[in-house]
Amino acid sequence: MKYPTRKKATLLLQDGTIFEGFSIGKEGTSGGEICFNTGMTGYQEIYTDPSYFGQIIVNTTSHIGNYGALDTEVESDAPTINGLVVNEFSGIYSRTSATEGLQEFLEKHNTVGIAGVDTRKIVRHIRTKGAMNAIISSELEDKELQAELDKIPSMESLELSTKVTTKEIYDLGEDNDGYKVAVLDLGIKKSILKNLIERNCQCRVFPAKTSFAEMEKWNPDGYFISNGPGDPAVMDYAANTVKEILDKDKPLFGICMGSQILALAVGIPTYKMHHGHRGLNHPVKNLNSGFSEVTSQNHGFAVEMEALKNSEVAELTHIDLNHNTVEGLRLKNKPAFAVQYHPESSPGPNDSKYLFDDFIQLIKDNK
Ligand SMILES: NC(=O)CC[C@H](N)C(=O)O
Repeated sequence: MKYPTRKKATLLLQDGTIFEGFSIGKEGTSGGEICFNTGMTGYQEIYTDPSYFGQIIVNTTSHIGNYGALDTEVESDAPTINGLVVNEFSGIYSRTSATEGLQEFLEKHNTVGIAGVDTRKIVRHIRTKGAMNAIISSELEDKELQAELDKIPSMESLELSTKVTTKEIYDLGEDNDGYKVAVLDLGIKKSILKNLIERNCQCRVFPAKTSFAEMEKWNPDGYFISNGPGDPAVMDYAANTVKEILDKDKPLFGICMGSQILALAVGIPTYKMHHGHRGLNHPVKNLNSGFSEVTSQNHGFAVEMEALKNSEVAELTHIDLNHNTVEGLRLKNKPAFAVQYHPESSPGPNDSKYLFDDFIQLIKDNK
C-alpha cells in the first residue's frame, strides 16, 4: 500500500482557468474534454467505461479511492479515460476483497490525475460555461501546457469508436438453444454483454466497421448496437449498417451511442449538449408504462427532440425528467428500440434491466 505521490500538478481549462493540486496515478501530462460524473460509487467502472475515451473525468463525490480497486470491477480491460480530477484522494483503502489501491491501479494503467482541487468549483464552472477541453500535468510549465492543450481536438465531430472497438471478432456465452445476438462494438461495456449472456444469449462481438453482410453470415436472431465514445454525427459507417439491419426487419436494441446511431439511421439528427448527463441518479420517465426510473447516464450528445417528435418512422419512449431530453426511442413499424441511458447500470441502479428482457421478447416475437 502506498500513499499518492505529492508532486505538484496543474489542471488548465481551455478558457484559461487554472487549478493547482497534486499528482495522482501516473505522473505526466494528459488532456481531453473535461466532464463530471456525479455518482457516489463505482469509480472503477466509470474509469474503464470506453465511452469516456478522450475525456477527463471529474468525480463530484469528494472522497475517491477509499475502497481500492478490484480486478473484476471493470467495464473494459483497462481505464479508458484521458485523465482524472478528484478532491480528496485516498491511497489507503479498506476492503478486504480489493486487489490493490486506486493509486497502484491508475499508475499501472498509465492514467494521469490530479487531486486536492476544488471539484465543486470546477463543476460549477463547467455547468456554467459548458463542455470544454482541459489538460492535467505534473511536468509542464504553464506556457508549454497551453501549447499542448491547443493540440487537443474538440469532441464535436470526433470519431472515436474505431479507437476502442475490438480488433478481432470474439464469442461470448454458450452455443445453446438460446438467442444469437450480433453485437456491433462501438466501445462496449462488459456488463452489457453480461446482461445479454444471463438471458441465454450467445453473443458474437464485431469490430465497429463490420458490414451488415459480414454479421448476417452468422445468421443472428438479433442485433445489438453498443455504447461508445465520440460524436455519433460523424459515424456514417455505423448508421449505414443500422439502416441495412432495419431494411431486413431484424430485431435491434441499442444503448447510448446505439440509440443515437438508430436515430441517425432514420434521419433524426443528434447534437452536442451543453455539458451532458453523467451520473447514477438521473430520473427518466417511461412514456409507455408511465413509471419513472432512476437511471445511470453518460452522454454528451443527444437525439434532437423536435425531429423525433416530427418523425413519421420513430417515436419517443423515454424522457429525461431533469431536462426533457430524449432518453429512448423506438421505430413504429420495425422491431427496433434503444435507450440513451444505461440499463446495465454498473455503476448505477437496476430499475431499467427490464429493457434486456424486452429485447429478448422482441427476438422471440420475430423468430
Ligand atoms: N455512453 C455512450 O455511449 C456515449 C455516447 C456519446 N459518445 C455521447 O457522449 O453522447
